[in-house]
Amino acid sequence: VEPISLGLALAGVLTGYISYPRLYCLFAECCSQKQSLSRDALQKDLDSKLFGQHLAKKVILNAVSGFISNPKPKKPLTLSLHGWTGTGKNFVSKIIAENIYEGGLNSDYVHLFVATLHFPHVSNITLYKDQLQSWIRGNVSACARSIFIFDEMDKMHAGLIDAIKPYLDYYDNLDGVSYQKAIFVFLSNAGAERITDVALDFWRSGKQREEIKLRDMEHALSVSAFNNKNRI
Ligand SMILES: Nc1ncnc2c1ncn2[C@@H]1O[C@H](COP(=O)(O)OP(=O)(O)OP(=O)(O)O)[C@@H](O)[C@H]1O
Repeated sequence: VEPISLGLALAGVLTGYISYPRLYCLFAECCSQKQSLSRDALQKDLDSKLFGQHLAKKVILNAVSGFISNPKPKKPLTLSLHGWTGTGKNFVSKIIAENIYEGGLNSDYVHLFVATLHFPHVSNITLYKDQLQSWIRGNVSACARSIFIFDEMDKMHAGLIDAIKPYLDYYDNLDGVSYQKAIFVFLSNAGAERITDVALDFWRSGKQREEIKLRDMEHALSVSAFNNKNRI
């Protein structure tokens, strides 16, 4: 084979590879890689890995699979997971991330923030606010289906929480960027005492843990989260 023909053939293949996104995405991670998440796979993962969290399982399965299958969501998906330390909040975030992006938490499209690690100094709030907003804006511009996980929300400064709020609303776009396909997951210990109290009351009255309904938790949780000094 002549070198010139071989060169042209290789260039043709490369151009096709780069310009045909589905082919490219077979070999590299893509933002659009898993636009259609498998509800069955997520359910299987939750059932086989996450224990004792029947409420979280049900809500997360419906919310995440419903959201991903909606081609035009009106607002981003916002999940707020509450509970004591070691109850599986980070664990379940990892499961969600892995079901949307193969790289899970290591994906370029998944961003994890830990309040005490990334935003430790109250005196730098203005700087953090600007940095966080431009990080969210930049990443959602590059990939609409970006996932942002905020750990230790109960320790996050109220000013920073306010900086995230605009992105969670029903805006078609904010300064030319649409956030409607993004996913925000907030993890918090706020309300943990009340969750434990409700579970303990059920146990004392001889009921099964699985009998606890979301409405049994909702009121206790909203009051307790509102009373948290950062209002989350
Ligand atoms: N409900 C659960 N089912 C199965 N494994 C669990 C569960 N909860 C916790 N684990 C295990 O414990 C580990 C620690 O839990 P995880 O980090 O998710 O807790 P957390 O709720 O995020 O705690 P923190 O509030 O301290 O951040 C997980 O990586 C997982 O292996």
